[in-house]
Amino acid sequence: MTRTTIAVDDRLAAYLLQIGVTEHPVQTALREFTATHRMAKMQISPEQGQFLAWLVKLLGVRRYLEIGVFTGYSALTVALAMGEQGSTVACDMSTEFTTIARDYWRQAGVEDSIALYVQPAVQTLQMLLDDGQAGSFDLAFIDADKTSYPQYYEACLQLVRPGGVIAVDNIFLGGRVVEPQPEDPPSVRAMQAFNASLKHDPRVVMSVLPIGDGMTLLTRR
Ligand SMILES: C[S@@+](CC[C@H](N)C(=O)[O-])C[C@H]1O[C@@H](n2cnc3c(N)ncnc32)[C@H](O)[C@@H]1O
Repeated sequence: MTRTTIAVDDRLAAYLLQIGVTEHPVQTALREFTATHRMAKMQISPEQGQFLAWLVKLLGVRRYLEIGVFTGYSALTVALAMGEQGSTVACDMSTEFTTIARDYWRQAGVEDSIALYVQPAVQTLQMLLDDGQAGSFDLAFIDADKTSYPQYYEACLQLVRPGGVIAVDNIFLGGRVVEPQPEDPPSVRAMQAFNASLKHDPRVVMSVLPIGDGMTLLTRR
C-alpha cells in the first residue's frame, strides 16, 4: 500500500517495460528508431501505449482521432489494437516526422486505416466538424502544441461520442505546472490553467494518471 505514486527510476522503468508492455515487432522497431531521433522525448512512453491499447479493447474503439503524431508510435499502437475494423484520423504539421510514421505504418500493414492530415490541427478538426463528423469518434488523443490544448479539447468534446474518451498528454510538463517560473515558456501557464479548468467541467468525468508526463482521461457525459 502507498498513499502516493512512487517515482519510476530507470531500473523500474526497464522492469515495467519487461513485464507490462507487449508490442508488435514494428512497434518495437519504431520505438527503438525514435529513441535515436533528436526529438525522441516527444514520443509517448511504451506503458502509455500499452494503456491506450487496453483502452481500445475496453471501449471497443473503432474510430480514433489523434492530434500530434510525431514518428507515429501512438497512432500505430492504437491502429494495431483496433485491428481491421478500426480507422484513424491523424493530425500533424510536420512532413519530416510523418514521413517516418507512414513508413512504419506501412510495414505494420495499418497505413490504409490511417487518414493523415499534414496541416495545423485546428484546420483538420474544423474540417471534420464541417463534414458532419461530430459524435463519431470513440477515442481522441491530444498530444501536440500545448497552448492549443483548450481549442483541441473543445473540438474533441464535439467529435467524440457520449461515453467516448479524450486522453490528454503531458499535463505535468515535467512538474513545472506546479509552480511556473518567470523564465518558463507560455505553455507552462497555459497547461496549468487548462488542467485547473477540467476539474469542474460538468461535460466530462475525469481522472488524472501519473503515467509518462501525466495523462488526463475524460469521458464525455
Ligand atoms: C509530442 S509529439 C506527438 C507524439 C506522438 N503522439 C507519439 O506518441 O509519438 C507532438 C507533435 O505535434 C505536432 N504539432 C505541433 N503543433 C501542431 C499543430 N499546430 N498542428 C498539428 N500538429 C502539431 C508536432 O509536429 C509533433 O509531431
